[in-house]
Amino acid sequence: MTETADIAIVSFDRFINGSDADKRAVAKELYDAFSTVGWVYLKDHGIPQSRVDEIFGLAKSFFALPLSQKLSWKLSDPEVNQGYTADGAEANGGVDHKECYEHRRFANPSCPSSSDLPTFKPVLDDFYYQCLTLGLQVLKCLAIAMDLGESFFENITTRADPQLRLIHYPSIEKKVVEQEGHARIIPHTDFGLCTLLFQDSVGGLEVDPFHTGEFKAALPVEGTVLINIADLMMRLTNGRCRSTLHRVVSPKAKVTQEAKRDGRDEVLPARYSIPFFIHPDPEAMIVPVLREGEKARYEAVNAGEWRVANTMKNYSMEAAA
Ligand SMILES: O=C(O)CCC(=O)C(=O)O
Ligand SMILES: [Fe+2]
Repeated sequence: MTETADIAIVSFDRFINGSDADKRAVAKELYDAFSTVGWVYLKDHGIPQSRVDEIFGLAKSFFALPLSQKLSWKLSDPEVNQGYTADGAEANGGVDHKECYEHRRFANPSCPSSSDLPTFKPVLDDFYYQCLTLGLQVLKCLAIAMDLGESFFENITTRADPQLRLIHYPSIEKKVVEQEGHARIIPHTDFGLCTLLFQDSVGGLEVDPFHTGEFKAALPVEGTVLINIADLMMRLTNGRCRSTLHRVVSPKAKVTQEAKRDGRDEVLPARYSIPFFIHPDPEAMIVPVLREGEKARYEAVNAGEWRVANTMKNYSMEAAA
C-alpha cells in the first residue's frame, strides 16, 4: 500500500497578518518544504472554503454539459491556451483520463457566456484574482526566505497571466485506468513557477518527492490548498527549490466489504481538481540566482517561449482540431 507523502501543513495567517518576525518564520517553513519534497499544504490562506466549494460546483455544471457544447469552447491555440480540452485530446506521452477547462486573466475567447452558464465567467474571474493574490503572496514569502528582496517576483509578474484550470476525471473502471501507461493524469512536473492545487475529497494524487519511483499519496486535507514548486522556479533557484513528479491514479483507500460485494470497488468515482499555474511575465528571462561560488545548473530561458513550447508538448493540437 502506498504510504502518505510527508508534506507539511503550514498556516499562512501569520504571513498575511503577522509581524516581520512571523513572516520570516512562515517563509522558513515554506522554504524548508519547497527545498525538500517541493510541496506544502497551506491552511488559513484567506480564500474561504465556501468560495472553493462554489468553484467545484461550477466545474460540475460545466462538465455536465453535452460534449458537443463543450467542444464549442475548444482550446486550439497553445499561445492563447484557453478553453476546453476533451478526454483523450492531451498527448503528453501516456494516456490521461480527464477533461479540462482553462481560464486566463486577460482574454477568455472560449468561455461559456452568461446565457450558457449564468455565473460561470464572473465567479471564475473573481476566484482567479483571489488565487493570483494568494500566489503572489506565496512568491513574496519565498523571496523573503531566499533573501532575494521582497519585490523580486513582483518585478517579473506585473503582466503575468496564470492559468486557472478546472479538471474533471470522469468515473471510470479501475482496470482501464490501471493499464500500463494510463492514469487519471500521468507522472509529470508542472512547468511554471509554482502551482496552487485545490482537490476534492476523492483522493488519488500521488507525488514522488525524491524521484525514486516511489509515489506516495498526497491525501486531501480539508481547508488547505496544496502548493508545489514548478520547473521555472527550480531553474531560477538553481535547484534549491524542487519541482517534483506527481500523478493522479486510483485512490488506495480501503475498500469496504459492502462496496466489494456490489462491485463499486471496481469503478472509481468522478474526481474534480482546480490547479492554478503561476507563470512569470512572458518577456522575463529566467536566470539561475547563484550563491557565492555556485555554478549555474540551468541555462537562461525566456519565460514566454518556455510556456508556449511546454504547452505544445502537452497538447496534441491537431488531434484537438
Ligand atoms: O488533479 C490533480 O490533483 C493534479 C492535477 C495536475 O497535476 C495538473 O493539472 O498539472
Ligand atoms: Fe501537475
